[in-house]
Amino acid sequence: MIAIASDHGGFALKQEIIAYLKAQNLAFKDFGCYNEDAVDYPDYAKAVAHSILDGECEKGILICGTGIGISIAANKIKGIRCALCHDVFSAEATRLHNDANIIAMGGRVIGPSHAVKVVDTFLNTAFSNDERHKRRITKIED
Ligand SMILES: O=C(CO)[C@H](O)[C@H](O)COP(=O)(O)O
Repeated sequence: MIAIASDHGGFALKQEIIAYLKAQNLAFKDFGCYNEDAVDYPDYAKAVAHSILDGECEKGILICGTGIGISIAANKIKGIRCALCHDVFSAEATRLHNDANIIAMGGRVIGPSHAVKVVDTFLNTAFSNDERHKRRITKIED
């Protein structure tokens, strides 16, 4: 199960990503928001982070206007490695190197067709399981 959420600044892009998830027959849970009324992005970061920590979802997608605030908020929660990515290289690298469990993007930064490619790469790249990367992730956790 993939967790997805946005604030109002990311709502339109979230709808595009949801259309991609449906087209791929990927199971997802939308934690809101559900329209473009102004909301506070930390609330959505928290909901998606806890769905992962609780085991309900395996990976998450968070979208605000820039992707910055919502990634900062998610990374405050122990066990979350949220990567702000607006390019395919970073999305692949953060899975291989950081085992990121959430990707963040900015709906005011990236267009939908490119965003879908970034998300697709994030979802379809496995962690390398390399010892050097595991050692560094352990240091993050510590
Ligand atoms: O990008 C964001 C956080 O990093 C938010 O989406 C942005 O700050 C919302 O701004 P506003 O309330 O002016 O629409």
